[in-house]
Amino acid sequence: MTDHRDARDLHAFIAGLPKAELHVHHVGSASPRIVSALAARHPDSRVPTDPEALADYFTFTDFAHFIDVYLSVVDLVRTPEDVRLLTYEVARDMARQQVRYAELTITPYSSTRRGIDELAFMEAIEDARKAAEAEFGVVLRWCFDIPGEAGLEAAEETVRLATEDRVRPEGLVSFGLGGPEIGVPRPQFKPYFDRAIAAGLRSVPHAGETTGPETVWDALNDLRADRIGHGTSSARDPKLLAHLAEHRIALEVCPTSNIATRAVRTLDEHPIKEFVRAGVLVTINSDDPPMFGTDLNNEYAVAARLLDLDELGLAALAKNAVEASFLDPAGKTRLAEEIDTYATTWLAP
Ligand SMILES: O=C(O)c1cccc(C(=O)CC[C@H]2O[C@@H](n3cnc4c(=O)[nH]cnc43)[C@H](O)[C@@H]2O)c1
Ligand SMILES: [Zn+2]
Repeated sequence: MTDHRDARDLHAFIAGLPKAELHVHHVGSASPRIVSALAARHPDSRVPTDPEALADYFTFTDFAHFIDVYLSVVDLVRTPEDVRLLTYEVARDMARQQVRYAELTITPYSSTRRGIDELAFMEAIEDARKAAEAEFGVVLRWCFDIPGEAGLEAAEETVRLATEDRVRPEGLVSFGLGGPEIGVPRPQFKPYFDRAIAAGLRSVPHAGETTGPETVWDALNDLRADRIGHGTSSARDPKLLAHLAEHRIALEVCPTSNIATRAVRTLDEHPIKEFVRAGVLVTINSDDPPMFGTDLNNEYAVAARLLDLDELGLAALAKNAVEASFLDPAGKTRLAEEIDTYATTWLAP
């Protein structure tokens, strides 16, 4: 990229680029508009609604502080109607960014433990999923994640909700593990991932976000990860990078998130370049966009700068997400073709 005009063109290209997102959290996607709507329903909440105060509230000192704030937003989602509103409005925000397909990470344990009926919860997300596809053209799929710090009781509840025929929602495709990593060893969750995988779900734990490459190895060996959430510290282990590249195990990279939670000091120190150099399948994601003052389009712009990408490079990055997604083969072909057609048309003289 050589001058400001090029940068502007690239932003416009990104804005219209059809995209898939693989690492984005349900509650973490609540925009100030959604937070205000929820807070109006529950005025006793400690979450501010004024956008300026909210931006301050969403400034984190470290990962633990981020989780504390995250859980205060979880507390705003108290009824099945709140769940439906959140899910439907998140899809609307995705559609505005030309997101065609998203695997949304949901933590059902946090909602059922706070008293939302499990069947009503599933009905709310499914109802929103169908409406989002029909009205916004966004295909949503679910990843249910264990909040690791909440322990094995949370793991048991999450795997039950993900595998019991009576409860399991139609849009569920994968099983994850989130929350803090420090003091929460991955191997203890092996039996729960084994059950989820046996029920046909794919494995997508967070690993190597705030701990070292050994956590990523644990996620691969014990949790049989199909993709890795973040995987940032993989850059410190060349053998691990080679393994990820050889087995086409994608990293769900979320650059701005890593800065906001202070997992990485600055964007220029982000290891995304090392991942690409090692041949790892890199996907670009927004994680908890409003909380980190970002959105998926901005993450693509960040990636373009860090990787020095032009339009074709950005289209290739968007296609990485399609390849690493859990879409069916026909859906993957369709979306990859849509990306190619968009790029070709944009670049035509
Ligand atoms: O809900 C509870 O009762 C509860 C009790 C103890 C601990 C927890 C959690 O740790 C919830 C964590 C929550 O954070 C989500 N999340 C969002 N972004 C990220 C991320 O970048 N890295 C890890 N976790 C993240 C995660 O999905 C959990 O829902 C909850
Ligand atoms: Zn995450």
